[in-house]
Amino acid sequence: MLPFHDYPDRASRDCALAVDVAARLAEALRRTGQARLDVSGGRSPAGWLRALSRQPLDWGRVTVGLVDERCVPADHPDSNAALVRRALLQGPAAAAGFRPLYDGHSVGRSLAEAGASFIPADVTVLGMGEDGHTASLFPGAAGLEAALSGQGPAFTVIEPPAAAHRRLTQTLAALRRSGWVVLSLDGADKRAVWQAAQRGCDLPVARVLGAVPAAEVRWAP
Ligand SMILES: O=C(O)[C@H](O)[C@@H](O)[C@H](O)[C@H](O)COP(=O)(O)O
Repeated sequence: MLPFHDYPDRASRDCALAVDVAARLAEALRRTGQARLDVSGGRSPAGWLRALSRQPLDWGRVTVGLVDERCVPADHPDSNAALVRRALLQGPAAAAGFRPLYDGHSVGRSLAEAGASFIPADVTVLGMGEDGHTASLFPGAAGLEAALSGQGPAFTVIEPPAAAHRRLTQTLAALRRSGWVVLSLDGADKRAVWQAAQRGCDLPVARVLGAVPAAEVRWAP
């Protein structure tokens, strides 16, 4: 069973997550002089990303990447890159390097560039949908088994069966190379999905979290 941390509310979870992510990044900076953070998108991360942007770090030596991206223009409301720019890359954190996934024009070129420039993260923060997807590894998607094999390319293209937008996403081959993976979950429904995954329900979130060397879950109501 993975470590599961309950918080009384989202604000305290977001604050604790930001402090702990910053500490891990600072340790990577001490160890190697560089630090890499890969984050997920969606509706939930804005709070912890804003809390992280306020953390004291040598942001100029931190590179922020995306776990996945919707293939939409950078100014689209569903763009994960837009979320990161709006919520994280503000104030001192604006000095961080940022590597968007989608160039806004060509999925093929974006996929090739992402794969060629992939660097394993020191810290990866994942979310989960109520269908048990994480990153953009959606149940029932074409190519999912290959993306969850743990072998092959670091990124792939996924057409979600029941969610908007074609996606570029890290595969398990990339996610399993992260130094520390945190799954951040909100609400009773997602907690129940996670518990089902822990009881053996074959969901992408279970396949991923079960294969990464160091992972934990942070939950808030
Ligand atoms: O691009 C994305 O959508 C995310 O990377 C995805 O994996 C997200 O973490 C879950 O879908 C949860 O999203 P919410 O936070 O919106 O519930």
